[in-house]
Amino acid sequence: MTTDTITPDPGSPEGPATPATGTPLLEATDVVMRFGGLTAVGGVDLTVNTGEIIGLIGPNGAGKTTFFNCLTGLYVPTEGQVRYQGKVLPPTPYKVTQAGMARTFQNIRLFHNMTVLENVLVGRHTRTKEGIISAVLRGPRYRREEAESRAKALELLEFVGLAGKRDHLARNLPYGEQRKLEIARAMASDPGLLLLDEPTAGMNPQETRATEELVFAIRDRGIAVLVIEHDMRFIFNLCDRVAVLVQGTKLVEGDAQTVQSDERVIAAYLGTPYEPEAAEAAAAAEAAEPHVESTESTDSTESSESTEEDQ
Ligand SMILES: Nc1ncnc2c1ncn2[C@@H]1O[C@H](COP(=O)(O)OP(=O)(O)OP(=O)(O)O)[C@@H](O)[C@H]1O
Repeated sequence: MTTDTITPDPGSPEGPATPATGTPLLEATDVVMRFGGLTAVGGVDLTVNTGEIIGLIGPNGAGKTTFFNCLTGLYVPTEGQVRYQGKVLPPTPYKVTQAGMARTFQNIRLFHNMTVLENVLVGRHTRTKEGIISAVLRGPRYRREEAESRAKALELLEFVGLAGKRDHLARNLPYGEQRKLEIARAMASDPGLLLLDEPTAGMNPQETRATEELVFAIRDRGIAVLVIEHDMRFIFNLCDRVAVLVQGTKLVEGDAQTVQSDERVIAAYLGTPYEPEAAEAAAAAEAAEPHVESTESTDSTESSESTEEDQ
């Protein structure tokens, strides 16, 4: 996988056109989200430019997922505005995905009784144009579109390393592969910006390293990435900029060096200064331990099947 060059993808003919590298893609302005008397997000600004990988970190309950939900139409912000490629986003997950932003969830949401390939095909539905009548009649245009979607889905499974498991039921995949499948499904909508909510949660060190490489490879395909993570090594290795949320407000935003050494970030979140050498040594020691494939399954109390609204 190439990790040092940014090569904007020419884009799918059906997908939204991605502008030149370095231009604003997502612009969130003064986003506020209140739940009754609780202000979960208290006026957050964030810009993601094309070609960037941006990290969003902060303590538990800081408002990171709530902010993601405001960006992706799951919540209608109490105040503020979210623009994508200069246009105000409609507060509907389906329309946000159609506009070019796709996401994964902290608690994996797959169609567990569908195959791996079928899960990715579901992710194509914002890009298919054929209506219900055409689908019932299975006319030539429908069949052409279906073949294109299948080719795209297979290419994405190859990209995330799941091509060999395309006919497996999603529920039978180990946990780390379910996370990869969620990423492939999100990418099936041809996004210009991918939002990842804790993509390495529950992964072992080898899976985490592989996910790091995968995120670089996604960026190299011309897709910008906004990622929430608690694994600081992952964040500081990957991100061009990192924003730190604490109690619903943005404490600091900057490059890895700036954020790591900020006294306020150390006090409110990191606890001790982040030391790359120590993190590398700890990761190397962990990696040297026998590899145990994570098979943790999805929390059964969570809705295990996504709905169209969630896409
Ligand atoms: N639907 C909701 N109704 C009421 N309160 C909510 C709702 N969603 C989130 N909250 C509250 O908003 C605050 C921010 O939660 P959020 O899940 O966004 O934090 P987070 O930074 O993503 O945390 P974590 O790192 O643990 O995932 C918390 O106090 C949470 O209890």
